[in-house]
This record gives sequence, C-alpha cells and structure tokens, in this order.
Amino acid sequence: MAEEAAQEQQTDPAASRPVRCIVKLGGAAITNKGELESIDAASLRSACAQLRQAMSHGGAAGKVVGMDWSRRPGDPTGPVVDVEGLSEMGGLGLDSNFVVVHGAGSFGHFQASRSGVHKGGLHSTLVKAGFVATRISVTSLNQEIVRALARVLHLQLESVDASQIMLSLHVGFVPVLHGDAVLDELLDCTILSGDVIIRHLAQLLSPKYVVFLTDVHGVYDRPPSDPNAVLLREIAVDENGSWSIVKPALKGNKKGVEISVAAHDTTGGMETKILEAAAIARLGVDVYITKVGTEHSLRALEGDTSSEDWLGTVIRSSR
Ligand SMILES: Nc1ncnc2c1ncn2[C@@H]1O[C@H](COP(=O)(O)OP(=O)(O)OP(=O)(O)O)[C@@H](O)[C@H]1O
Ligand SMILES: C=C(C)CCOP(=O)(O)O
Repeated sequence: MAEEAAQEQQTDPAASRPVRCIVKLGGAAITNKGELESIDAASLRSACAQLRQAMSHGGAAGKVVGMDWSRRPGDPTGPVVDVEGLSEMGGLGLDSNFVVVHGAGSFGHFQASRSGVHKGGLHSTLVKAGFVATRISVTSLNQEIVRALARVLHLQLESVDASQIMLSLHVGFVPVLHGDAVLDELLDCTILSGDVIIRHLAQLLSPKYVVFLTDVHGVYDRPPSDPNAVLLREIAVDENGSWSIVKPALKGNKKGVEISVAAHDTTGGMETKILEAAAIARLGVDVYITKVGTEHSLRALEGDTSSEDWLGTVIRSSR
C-alpha cells in the first residue's frame, strides 16, 4: 500500500505541491574555482542563509535547529543535537519547495580535465582513474554543502536520483543534486553539468522560477574581466529557442555574447549556462542569473527581480 502511494506520488506531479524554485549554487560561487578543492566558506554560508530566508514565510524563521548530527560531542561548532529545539520544527513556516543543485567549481573540474573524463574513453586507465577522482572530489564538496545547508534549514536534506525527487519534495525534504562524472551511451563516460541537470528538472517539475547563483552579476556582452563589459539585464527566447538581448540596447545593435571559459572547466562555463537557461525559458519558466551573497541573490531566490535596481540577468520567453 505504502509502495503504491509512493509510486503514485512519483509519477503524478499533481500529487506534490508545486515547486517554487530550482536553484544552482554555482561552483564559481561557492568554491574558489581556480584553487584546487577550496571552498569559499563565506559565500556558501551566505547562500545557505539566503535560501533559508527565501523559504521562510515573511522574514524571520525562528530559532535555528541544526540538522547536522554527524558532529561529535564536544565539537566547538555546536551541540550534536538540540532535541528540545526539534519540537519547534513544525511551526517555523519554512516553504521547503526548493530544489538545490550545485556545481563542482574547484572540486571535480581539475580532476576531470586532467584525465579527459568529459571526452569519454573508459578503456584508458587515466580516464578510469580520473572518473573515480572526479566523483570523490565532487561528492566531498557535496558533503560540505549538505552540512552547511543542514545547519540553517530545519529540513532534512538528501542526495537523490530523479525518481525520488517528487517523493522527497512531498515529504518535505529539500533535494540536493550535483553535477558529476557519469556513464554515457555515446561517449561511454562524460561530465554532466549541474546546469544540464537543472534543465531536466525544470522540464520535470515546472518550477515557478530558476536561479543560477555564480561569481558574477549575470551574463555580460563579453567576459566580465573586460572593464567595458556590459551586464545584460534581459534576454528573450523565442519558440525556436533562439535568444536575443532585450535590455540594454547595445551599441551597433550587437547581437552575440563573447564568452571565455577557464581551461580546466569541463562543462562549458557560461556558454552552457546560457544555452540551458534558454531551454528553460522556452518552457515558460523565468531564469535569473546573479551573484551569490548579494542583496540581488536574495531577491532572486524570493522570485522578486522586477525592480529597476535589481542587478542580474533575466532570461524569459518572448511569448
Ligand atoms: N560573457 C560572460 N558573461 C558572464 N560571465 C562570463 C562571460 N564570459 C566568461 N564568464 C565567466 O563565467 C564564469 C561563470 O560561469 P561558470 O560556469 O564558471 O559558473 P558556475 O556555474 O558558478 O560554476 P560551475 O560550472 O563550476 O558550477 C564567471 O566566472 C565569468 O568570469
Ligand atoms: C564533477 C563535475 C566536474 C561536474 C560539473 O558540473 P558543473 O560545475 O555544474 O558544470
């Protein structure tokens, strides 16, 4: 009986509450992407705190009850479990209908690019070793992210596969997924970006909006390291999937965007993000790309990017 109910919830999206937001914690946002296996702790903390704020109904969400029970007694970071506090969980008014996907940043891209996992070739010992090394690296980042989220969200978090997502949401979990080294029918193995996972999730879950948090304010007309780079405020996507810059009007009617990708980035950097965001917008779901740890990221997570002073890129359907 329980199994049947679970299956029904898994296959029937209407059985679950609608998903409000799918958010990507970009690897460039929460790690120091150029420095091997280095977390940007301040940005990660800020992203978690803002997620909590965005999930809370009308601001303050009460006392924090840590859900990270893996800490040992005597750990200076806090109590192992505050049992009394747990009874308050029900009354906190957190809207758990968020799905979190994180990127790899400096956990995974180095290992993958050095061994060439993204290009396939599992017959090679180097690729096989790189596949394993990439998975170890990105899953160790995942542990840290799940811990950081568990410290501030009064919710249980799980790394889940697609078939479990709807059910997890239904019971009040916040699913946490991530890009990874994966087996592939065409290449035999490759690197799957969190950006691509988000597009699939958007198709599956029809969220109200999607947020990409990264280390720059949004999509620029050229790499943001160029002092003349202009932030693109709005990009429209037509029914064929082609996109055009709506705001601001660029000099010389410039249509394209110049993109640079870090040498060790195995998933295409900002180019992949724009392509995936355009595919999501085509579904009728607005996409916000903005910088982690800013007032703009909080507003994006709350779904409120309408005011003129919001800094970021909105990608939406032209329909
Ligand atoms: N035209 C451009 N507009 C915006 N960012 C750009 C552009 N060209 C290059 N970039 C770079 O893209 C980077 C963000 O893309 P990236 O894929 O690294 O983000 P992420 O999703 O946070 O990281 P990860 O892929 O590791 O999860 C920024 O650091 C920025 O410098
Ligand atoms: C393990 C890796 C390298 C996954 C990469 O995913 P992304 O950082 O979201 O593009």
